[in-house]
Amino acid sequence: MLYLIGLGLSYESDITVRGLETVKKCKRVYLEAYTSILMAADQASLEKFYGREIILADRELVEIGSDDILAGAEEDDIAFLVVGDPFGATTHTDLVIRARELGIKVETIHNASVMNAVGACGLQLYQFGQTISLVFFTDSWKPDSFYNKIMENRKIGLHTLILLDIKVKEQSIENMARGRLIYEPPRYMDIATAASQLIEIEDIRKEQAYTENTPCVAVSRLGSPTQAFKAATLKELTEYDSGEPLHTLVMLGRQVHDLELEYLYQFVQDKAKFKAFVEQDQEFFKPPPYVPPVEELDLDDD
Ligand SMILES: C[S@@+](CC[C@H](N)C(=O)[O-])C[C@H]1O[C@@H](n2cnc3c(N)ncnc32)[C@H](O)[C@@H]1O
Repeated sequence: MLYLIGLGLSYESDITVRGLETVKKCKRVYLEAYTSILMAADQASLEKFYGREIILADRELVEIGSDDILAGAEEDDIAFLVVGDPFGATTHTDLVIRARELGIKVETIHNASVMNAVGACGLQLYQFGQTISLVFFTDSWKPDSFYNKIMENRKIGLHTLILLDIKVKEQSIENMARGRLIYEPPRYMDIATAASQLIEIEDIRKEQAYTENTPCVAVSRLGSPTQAFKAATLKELTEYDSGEPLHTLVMLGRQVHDLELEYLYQFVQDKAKFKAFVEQDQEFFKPPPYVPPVEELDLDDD
């Protein structure tokens, strides 16, 4: 059996009781180590807590070497641990499909994900549209397909959850060209970089999917002892020091409920100024006033 086990967001003890019992009985335990990190734990503390050795699974192993992970799983129990929820954002469906092809049973043990815990910023999950991912730009590569999705969300008034790039085990172009297996230190996108990149793309596209005054909420280290929120405009966030990773950003949609706004005030510097920015932003994509259909006149005399 292959067990996909969610670890939750921060501490080694965030694993569920059923998840822990399962890890303890598995023959091999893999930890997916390239799409997220447990902020208050590391490999050594997890191994101590589980009483089991952990094999780190990088992108290469999961995407190309999945048969190694699944070896023997017809008879033995194998655990594949994922920070957050195994189906939150990164879905690992390839691994599940491959397991099914090999006749291996799969069971998932869920946990909290950034996709639901982000509700802690006060914005209602029901009011979120499509989630997007923002990757690190280079001088020659600035992918902007996220822009259309933000536009679609904002046209119908919905908030956008923006997940930020993580680069682990990346090679520099020079090392890659020379075939040297030397990896760059891990990089985690911070809030200021994300805000600057979003403004850069708006400056290029100029379709006003959002502006530099659009209100956003920066969410840092959610679920960890140093969790932090900051509500401000995109432009203000280009100057924000968000500290240690992980970070995510939420761009507000037009449909900001009074209770959502009230909740956000605890994360702003100046309530009145923030409210004014929200009201100004609500003018974008404002639907025209409703006009009821005109009743057809009955021109028949009898
Ligand atoms: C690809 S998603 C993986 C989501 C994970 N499987 C889950 O269910 O939470 C990783 C991205 O989500 C965001 N993220 C994940 N956990 C976070 C946290 N605790 N605090 C802030 N952002 C987080 C970051 O932008 C990070 O780069």
